[in-house]
Amino acid sequence: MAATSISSATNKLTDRSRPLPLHTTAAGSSAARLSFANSSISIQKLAISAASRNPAPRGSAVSALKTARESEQASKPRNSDSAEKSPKPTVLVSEKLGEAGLDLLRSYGDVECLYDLSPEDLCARIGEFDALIVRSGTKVTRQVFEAAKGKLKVVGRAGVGIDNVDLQAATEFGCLVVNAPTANTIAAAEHGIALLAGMARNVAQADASMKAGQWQRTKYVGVSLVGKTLAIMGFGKVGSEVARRAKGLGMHVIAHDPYAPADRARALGVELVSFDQAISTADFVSLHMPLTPTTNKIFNDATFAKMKKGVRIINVARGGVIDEDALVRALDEGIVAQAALDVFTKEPPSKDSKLVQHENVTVTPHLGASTKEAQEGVAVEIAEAVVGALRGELSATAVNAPMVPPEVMSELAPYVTLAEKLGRLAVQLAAGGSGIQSVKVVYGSSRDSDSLDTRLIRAMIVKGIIEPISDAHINLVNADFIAKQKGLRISEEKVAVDSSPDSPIDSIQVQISNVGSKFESALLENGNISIEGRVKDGMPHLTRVGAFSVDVSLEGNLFLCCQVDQPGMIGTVGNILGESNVNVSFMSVSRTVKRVKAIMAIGVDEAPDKETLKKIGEVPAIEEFVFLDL
Ligand SMILES: NC(=O)C1=CN([C@@H]2O[C@H](COP(=O)(O)OP(=O)(O)OC[C@H]3O[C@@H](n4cnc5c(N)ncnc54)[C@H](O)[C@@H]3O)[C@@H](O)[C@H]2O)C=CC1
Ligand SMILES: O=C(O)C(=O)COP(=O)(O)O
Repeated sequence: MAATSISSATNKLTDRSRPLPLHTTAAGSSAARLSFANSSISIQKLAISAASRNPAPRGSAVSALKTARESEQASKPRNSDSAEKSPKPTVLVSEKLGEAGLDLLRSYGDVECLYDLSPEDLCARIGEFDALIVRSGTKVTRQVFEAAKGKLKVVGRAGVGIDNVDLQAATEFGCLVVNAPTANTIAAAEHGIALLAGMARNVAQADASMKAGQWQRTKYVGVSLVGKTLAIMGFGKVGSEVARRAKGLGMHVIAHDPYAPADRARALGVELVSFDQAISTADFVSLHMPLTPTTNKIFNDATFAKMKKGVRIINVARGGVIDEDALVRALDEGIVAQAALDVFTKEPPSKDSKLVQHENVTVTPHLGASTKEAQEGVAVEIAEAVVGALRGELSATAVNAPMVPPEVMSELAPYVTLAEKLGRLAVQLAAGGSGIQSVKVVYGSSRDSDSLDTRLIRAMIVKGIIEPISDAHINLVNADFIAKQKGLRISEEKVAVDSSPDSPIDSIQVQISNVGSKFESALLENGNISIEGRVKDGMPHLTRVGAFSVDVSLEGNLFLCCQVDQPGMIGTVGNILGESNVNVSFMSVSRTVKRVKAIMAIGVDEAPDKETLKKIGEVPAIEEFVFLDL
């Protein structure tokens, strides 16, 4: 199987479409790393919660992978001793959110609702909060993430569109972004239908005219919907619901969506067509695609020119998908007979906006999601997602992290620990740690590549390699980004082995190329540092160093010694450690040729002092040794 690289856009082994919020902060000092290494990791709680309960600035000693004990404590009532000691997570809600959602948030953290913050005020306050909840009115820019100084762990978008959140910046800062993608679908679809029908029958204009004392029955003759062709642009959740309702109104519905499955469209009696076919045959065009760099101003002079003269346009998606000046021109020229708009490039639009003031345009102030039902639903949906993320649970709605389904997650749990420890060991074996550019990970597995999801494992190897040599904070959100930023190329390879299909992975081998090693016995013939590990009885074990088989549980710290293979070596080293009160937890000896050279891997509970290390180094038969901090 070909090696794949995280520097490239796709990864054969690990390309999955949904996100998971493994969210951790880093240990910035060796002391912290030590305690981090000693903690046992609860996979269900791979988490931002430890960090959010004990917030600390970047570079400080915080391990955010929750221990099983911390997880237990988190679920205890708030008046328990442990909970009293930990500050509650802080949540800033910057736009109106339904009460049920606020209640849920308050049951978990300290919630502050500040609805009218200017961008400057948001930046000034954001450093106080672990989570930020927004709707479409708050721009969560790079400046916001910078101002948060690493404190902000999660941004919750109480709705669907995340075009107001700088996802790239969020990812770079290791901040998880979650949204509430389902609770306002029907509200948005109903608003689309309301605009469609209202526009066709001039409801808003006629209403305004009557209120101005007029009775203009001839002026407001409308057009019928039945039998007309409606083009749905973006056949996702809202688009499909609009289609379903429009079919009920007797319309002929077509749709354009490059990513929508044809069978979903067929099931609704909707034909999927090309962009040009959709816009050139439709009497009504309803927009339901997200605002992205691709869809930005996708409706412009050129596209309006291709439309049927007298077309009517509905937009409950995002204002930015339309070039608004071009729409005004198309309206003036009669290409577009009418438009009904809920969303605008700039919200609110300027009071003298030609588009808003146009007599053939009906407008609403971004009300698509604004029903009581949808707002309560969205509030609960986002509150659950944010609380879950702060607790370190899986989030099905993470937008900037790969989603690993819970069953995969629990299966990979022991390998997560192993992967990080292998990364930490490998980097400590490198002669020049910061010069590492190329890492190869070889997974021994009986599974085929498609059923082996390695993103989590890869992220942990990156964490293990990078954190000991930098002040970066690695989590699943930013692992690939930071690796790329640091010029670290990770290639992955799967080797088929004949092991139990019940275990996703038999072994993980981490190889580092072209750096030389502090412990030459860890080098393979090709000059790569190589270590391999396996999970045994749920515990991570180091099973190979270079060409030598070893078997040592990866707990505490580790000595690797290379010595002449002769009697008495175990006793000699064991005695030196014993004299210094260093407890040996594990020992394994391996050799390639009898009486020539052997490798001793010794697990120790305590870190030996310099004097002890010196004594070991002075044993004549010891050719080289290295002490590794797990
Ligand atoms: N006015 C309002 O209050 C509301 C507005 N919205 C907007 O509606 C949009 C759609 O919402 P959902 O249906 O829930 O999202 P969704 O993700 O279920 O659907 C979006 C669809 O657009 C498609 N798409 C992406 N690029 C496209 C392109 N270039 N051409 C055609 N289709 C493309 C996607 O494949 C997807 O099927 C959101 O992104 C949001 O901006 C959503 C809810 C309320
Ligand atoms: O969910 C969406 O994408 C919306 O546009 C709804 O926006 P809002 O939360 O009402 O500001």
